Amino acid sequence: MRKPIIVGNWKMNKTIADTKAFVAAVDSACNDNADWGIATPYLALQAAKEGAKNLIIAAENCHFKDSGAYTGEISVEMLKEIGIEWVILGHSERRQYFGETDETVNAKMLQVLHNDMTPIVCVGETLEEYEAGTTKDVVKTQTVAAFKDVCPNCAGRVVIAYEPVWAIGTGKTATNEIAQDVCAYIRSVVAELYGQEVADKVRIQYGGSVKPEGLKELLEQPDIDGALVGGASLVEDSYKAMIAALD
Ligand SMILES: O=C[C@H](O)COP(=O)(O)O
Repeated sequence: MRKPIIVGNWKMNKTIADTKAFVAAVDSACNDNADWGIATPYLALQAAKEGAKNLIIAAENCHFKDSGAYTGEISVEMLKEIGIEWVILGHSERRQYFGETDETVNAKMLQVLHNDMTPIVCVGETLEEYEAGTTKDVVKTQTVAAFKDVCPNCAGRVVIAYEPVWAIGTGKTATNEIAQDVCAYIRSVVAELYGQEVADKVRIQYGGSVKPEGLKELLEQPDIDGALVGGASLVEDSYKAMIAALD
């Protein structure tokens, strides 16, 4: 039985002060029916971590090298120093705007896993790819590339987020049937790589315009184990409504 995992991805939103206020308001409302988390900009991570007893606090990215001449980057050692153990990798916005590739996502996966941290690795097709009917080819390519050289022991603790790019921040959600179909397919790809036992351990989230009112039904889909939530995770009441939806 996989425990649901709901993570808010704040993207480039909220100051340190906003973060402290949000964590103070939301952390104690978390229940045991899911793992609840937020991914914040780097600057707010320490404040979030200090205020959180229940919320998982995740970074939105990291670098794949230990240290060195990489201006503007953050290493996993820096994240671990402030107690951060979760990192989102390969979000479509990083792929689209910052040159993230399947190869860099894989390098980051290996770096995060080798440092005993947990990656939430994002895969998903663009609108063009969706309309061309190539969704499954795209998510397979991205998933296989992300897991290259990942050992079976590590693979089981990876969280995968399926986020169709056309559903991110657009108000368009994939239907639960489409999301389930693609998430089941992603699990079958993991099973091809590592066997069914590992595939059954991997938690797969859906992301793309998730709202509190649709969350319960989304999680009733057999291969959807959580959600990566953008806009609806930014507002305290909306985040609490997601928690209440799983009460
Ligand atoms: O990482 C989260 C996703 O990009 C979804 O964002 P959204 O819920 O605002 O569509």
